[in-house]
Amino acid sequence: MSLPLTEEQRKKIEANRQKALARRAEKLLAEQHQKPAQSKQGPSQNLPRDPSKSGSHGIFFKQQNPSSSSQGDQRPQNPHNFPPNTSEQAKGMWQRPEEMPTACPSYRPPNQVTVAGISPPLANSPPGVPSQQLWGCELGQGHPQASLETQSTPFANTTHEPLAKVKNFQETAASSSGQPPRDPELEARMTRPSTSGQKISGSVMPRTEGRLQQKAGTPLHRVVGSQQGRCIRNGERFQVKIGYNEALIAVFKSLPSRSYDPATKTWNFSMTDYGPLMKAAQRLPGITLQPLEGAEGHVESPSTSSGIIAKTGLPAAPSLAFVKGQCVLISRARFEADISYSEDLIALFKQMDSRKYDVKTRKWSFLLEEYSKLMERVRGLPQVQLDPLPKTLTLAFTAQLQKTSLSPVADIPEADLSRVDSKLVSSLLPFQRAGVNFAIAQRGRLLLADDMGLGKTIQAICIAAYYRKEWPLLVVVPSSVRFTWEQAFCRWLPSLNPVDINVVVTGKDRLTDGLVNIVSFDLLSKLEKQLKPPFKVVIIDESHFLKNIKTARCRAAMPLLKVAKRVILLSGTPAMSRPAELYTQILAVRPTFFPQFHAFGLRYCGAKRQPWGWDYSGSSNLGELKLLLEEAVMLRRLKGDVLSQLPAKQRKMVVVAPGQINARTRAALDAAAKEMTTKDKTKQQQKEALILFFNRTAEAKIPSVMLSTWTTECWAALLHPLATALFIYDTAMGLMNSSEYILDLLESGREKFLVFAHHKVVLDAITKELERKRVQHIRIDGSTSSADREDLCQQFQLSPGPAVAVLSITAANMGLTFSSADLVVFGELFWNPGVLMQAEDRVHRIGQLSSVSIHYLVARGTADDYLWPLIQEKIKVLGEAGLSETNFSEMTEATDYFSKDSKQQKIYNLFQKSFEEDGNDMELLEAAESFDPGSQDTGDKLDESTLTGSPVKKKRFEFFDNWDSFTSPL
Ligand SMILES: Nc1ncnc2c1ncn2[C@@H]1O[C@H](COP(=O)(O)OP(=O)(O)OP(=O)(O)O)[C@@H](O)[C@H]1O
Repeated sequence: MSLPLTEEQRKKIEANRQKALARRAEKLLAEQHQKPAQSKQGPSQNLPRDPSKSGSHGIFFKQQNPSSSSQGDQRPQNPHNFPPNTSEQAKGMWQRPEEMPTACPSYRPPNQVTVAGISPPLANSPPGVPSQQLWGCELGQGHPQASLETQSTPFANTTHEPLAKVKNFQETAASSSGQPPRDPELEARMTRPSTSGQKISGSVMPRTEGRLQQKAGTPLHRVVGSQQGRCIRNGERFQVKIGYNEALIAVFKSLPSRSYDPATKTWNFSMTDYGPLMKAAQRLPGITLQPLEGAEGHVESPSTSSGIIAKTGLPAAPSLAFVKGQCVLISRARFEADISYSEDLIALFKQMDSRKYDVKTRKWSFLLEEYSKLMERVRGLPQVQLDPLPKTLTLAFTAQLQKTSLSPVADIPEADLSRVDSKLVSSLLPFQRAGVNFAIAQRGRLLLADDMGLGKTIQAICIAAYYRKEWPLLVVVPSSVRFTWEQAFCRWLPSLNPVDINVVVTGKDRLTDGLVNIVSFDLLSKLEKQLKPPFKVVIIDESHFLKNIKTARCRAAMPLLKVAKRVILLSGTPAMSRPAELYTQILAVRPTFFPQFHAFGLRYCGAKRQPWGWDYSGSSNLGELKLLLEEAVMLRRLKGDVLSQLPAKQRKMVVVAPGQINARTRAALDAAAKEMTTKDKTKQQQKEALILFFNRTAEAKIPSVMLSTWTTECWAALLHPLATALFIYDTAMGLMNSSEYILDLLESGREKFLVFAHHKVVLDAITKELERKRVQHIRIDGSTSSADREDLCQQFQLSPGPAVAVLSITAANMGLTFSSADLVVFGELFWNPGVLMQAEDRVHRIGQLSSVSIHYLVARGTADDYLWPLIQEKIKVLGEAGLSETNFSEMTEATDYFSKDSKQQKIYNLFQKSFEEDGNDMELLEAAESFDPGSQDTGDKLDESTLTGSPVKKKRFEFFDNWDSFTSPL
């Protein structure tokens, strides 16, 4: 960010510059006296000048600018009121500013005469010598005496020197001054002779015998015209708005940072080219470029520098070239000057004790403790504009600036967690403990951006618990994980009475009823009014959901976060594509850092001004942004950083919202449960009821797992019998807009994962929704042939972008490798834990370099209530028998989430008994698989003819045959 110069600074700069010029003039004058012969041949012999106009170039700016009272007025100046020759000409000359084309290569105004009103002779400059070259001589390389000698030479009588001579002359003049030519590339271009004739600002003047013919009958002074334009700042670049001028285009093309925007028909440049461009433009006759706002003092204005040069005839010194750049932070301790070459500046840099020169980047860097000293001294260099570090950075790195911290890494003290439940504290992995320390060092305001699955929940609960005295606590989460959070609080904070946890389920609930209040993003925006008095401690899970400031969820959350004392943002993917996405999260954690987005956008989003406004979709200074975030906002560890601390598998039970189960489904589930517990039922009847219960569970879970906007058509495609269709349609409609887990995962940036389900209806629903959302996916179920299985598997493995593998629990739990994913989601539970573990091991196998995450979606009030503990118990037994390396219960959350009353116990026993009896497993499986609400199909039935080695038949053996795969380390 550049600070505008004060009037005092400008005066000082100008005084210094004058002094420097005077010194240089004296020196060169002395040199010239020693070489009188050379001076005789000065170019000014060919450049008649009116002595009274020695400063005319300087006045040019001053005079011309006021005449274009409006900055935007780009009408070519026609001070002599030439009648336009044609109507086209008239149009070209007098277009309204907005119609006026700017200096673009394709546009040439007809016969536009725009030679400067500075020095009439230039209109008839020697043949083959571009007028700008002459300006170069006049302003840069002329000899003072020669200049005076020739000033009264009448133009008509001017002896026209051949180009070579003029060129030689220039070289001599330049060498006589002992100065290298300025902008050599630029000057080379400017001295390139015209082949077809001398073009002056777009009008081709015919050559006659090597002489430039003056237009007959045109008095000299009447050929004078001018073009005015202006420089406009555009982020880190600037744009030049001016009508077409060939000479100017040549200048533009000589600048390294040039870029032409065909949409706006304008050229733009980086600020490093600002000085050279302005200087070159000053030398062009008839061109007036209004400088950038605030930069006037930094470019030699014609009224001053050129004026003096004209008087003295001295060339401009290269060290006086205007250079502009910025300071950029490159580490916690050092900053870099990102600026182009300046002799004086280098001399200054060399005075700094901590200076370092990077030969690769050709940049100088310094310790932050020398920052103030350097900046103060740079301010004394009139021709240098080195923009300071943003204020936010100097505040965030105060310790380094004041030399109180020299450590290359932040020194974070160990927090006293004695006030937090010991169960939680003792469970923290070392990197999680470090995360909590960081949060407390940041006074409870941070963005915890650890990779997915690293345990952000446990860390957030610990941080919030540290500030328990400031509760009630608000936890804002995607709706699919509201109950998972509830369970996590119960698990990690035994001191918290579960009744004090309030999960907000509907818009009618109160947001402040609990000590811990858990609400979804969407409900938060509906309950905004209840946020007074504000919460002091707030956790936001998946905080990148707030990335768009225009969304209702963001508008609801931001005011809340600004006033909260502690703000704990959690996201594994805080920004998915561009730094602009980080802005709201930074604002939430540190409201004072970048109160205005524009400042952030200019520095870090490569902001560019477009015809329609500012474009912030780019990126810039990312290294610095990372340093700032790490210092004061964000903590991020990747799985690879902490792999040694992680278990090979991390299981998570995700409690999907019971509120999403529609009344009809609820009634069907209850009826099935009642059947199972009704006395005098035969075993067969009980089993049928159990299967029905399991099947109804599948229906009930569909929306929580996947569906958001399940359309009538989708359902119609799935369902045949009207009654069932009506039943499920109602269910779906009742659940519309509900948040669902798999879509949330995709929105959170999960790239590749597996989703297992059992029922065809669930698999269908998942694939349909993925199709609708155009997410790449494969599906393997009982109907997939062996050959296709392998192909599909390869397709998934090699897919570079996001992809979901939708897999049948029973048909795809073995023989397939999906090691390019590290997450498995079970949309449905299955009673045989061996099958589940085999399914898990599709990702957890050789080739897997990461710790894998397994998410089990469990719906309360369904068969899951019984299946989940059953699975846990079975695994426990396997573990005790040494058949499983993992203690399932310990690795998953909330194992005791349902209270077993007598009825529940009875159902549980029935499940246990049914699935334990030999042969029952197969019977139940087949019965369950044949279930498809309303469909005549056989569901996800295994077709043994298409599946070699049917998993159904082999599963038990496979499970035990394969147990090495999960007992031995990968
Ligand atoms: N210290 C720990 N002790 C026991 N289990 C842990 C620990 N840390 C994390 N876990 C478990 O690891 C799993 C992943 O944790 P969590 O859901 O908090 O990860 P996350 O970083 O929030 O991932 P995501 O970004 O996917 O939400 C959970 O089951 C959690 O209980």
